[in-house]
Amino acid sequence: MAEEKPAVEVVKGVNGLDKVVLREVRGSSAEVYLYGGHVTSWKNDHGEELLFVSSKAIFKPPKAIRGGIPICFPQFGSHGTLEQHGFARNKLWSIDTDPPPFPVNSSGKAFVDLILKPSEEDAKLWPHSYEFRLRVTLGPGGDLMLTSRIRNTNNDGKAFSFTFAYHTYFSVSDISEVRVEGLETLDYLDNLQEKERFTEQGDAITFESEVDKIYLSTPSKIAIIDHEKKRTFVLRKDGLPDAVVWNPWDKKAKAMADFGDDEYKHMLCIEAAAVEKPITLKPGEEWKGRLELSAVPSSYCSGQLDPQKVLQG
Ligand SMILES: O=P(O)(O)OC[C@H]1O[C@H](O)[C@H](O)[C@@H](O)[C@@H]1O
Repeated sequence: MAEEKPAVEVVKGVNGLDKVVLREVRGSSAEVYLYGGHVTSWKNDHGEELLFVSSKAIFKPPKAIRGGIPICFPQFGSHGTLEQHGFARNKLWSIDTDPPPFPVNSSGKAFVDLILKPSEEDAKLWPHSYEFRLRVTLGPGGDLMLTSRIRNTNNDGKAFSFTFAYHTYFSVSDISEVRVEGLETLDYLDNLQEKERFTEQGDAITFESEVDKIYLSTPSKIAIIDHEKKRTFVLRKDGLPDAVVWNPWDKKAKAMADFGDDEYKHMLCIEAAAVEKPITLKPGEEWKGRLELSAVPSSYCSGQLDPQKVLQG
């Protein structure tokens, strides 16, 4: 029998949109829609879905898919003059068949390279020439890695600036049973209080109402501990100093057409981001932003786990 290898396949997804399916030999998988360069599924080797996608998500341009990992570029949120979260999440990306070499060797792993370049229409809104390359890789142990490389290809000598986020929606058993470690004592901007700056207290973060905060200059490692599922997500990031934490809670959930009324209980967005200090690139310069996600079983009972072990281990 032929040796089993990681597989990469392009198939039709919801509404006939193209999606790339990555499969690893031990059974983990991931799916990436070309629409938005958007990861919509990440499953462990037991076939359990680790990302949240709304049952009401609209897989139809120009609406971004509600859930998974939308890419916010060249603007995060309303921090600028462009549409909310920029335009990358509602553009059709292409498969990049000949990407420039990566310093990291992806051989033996399932991965796909996507590329986004501006259309004439985009250039009217954001008058810059760029190449945005996204590599999505599934590691043999089921880890999911996203690497973005954004290059300024302006030939008018102009620099450009942007803000960015991997707007990751994690699937959780029950939001009130979840805690986030790694953001204690940090400064944050509160989107619910006109982006005013506050300092977080010393305890791990738990959830009992709407939250929409941008934690500034965070450590590169953040853990989401799902008490009920006995699962810990570990998020590692590079080139992305900030981390956005969002849960719409009941009222905002009801106000969103593409989100179920009770779905806020089963999701949490922790978004590796560069928001406070925009990235500036001169012509010919390239920026890189990396996100690595892993999901590990945790036999966590309140007070048993040393948070430092999760964050440093
Ligand atoms: O509804 P969307 O445009 O996808 O945005 C969803 C959310 O994204 C981020 O987390 C922002 O901080 C929130 O303010 C926003 O509500």
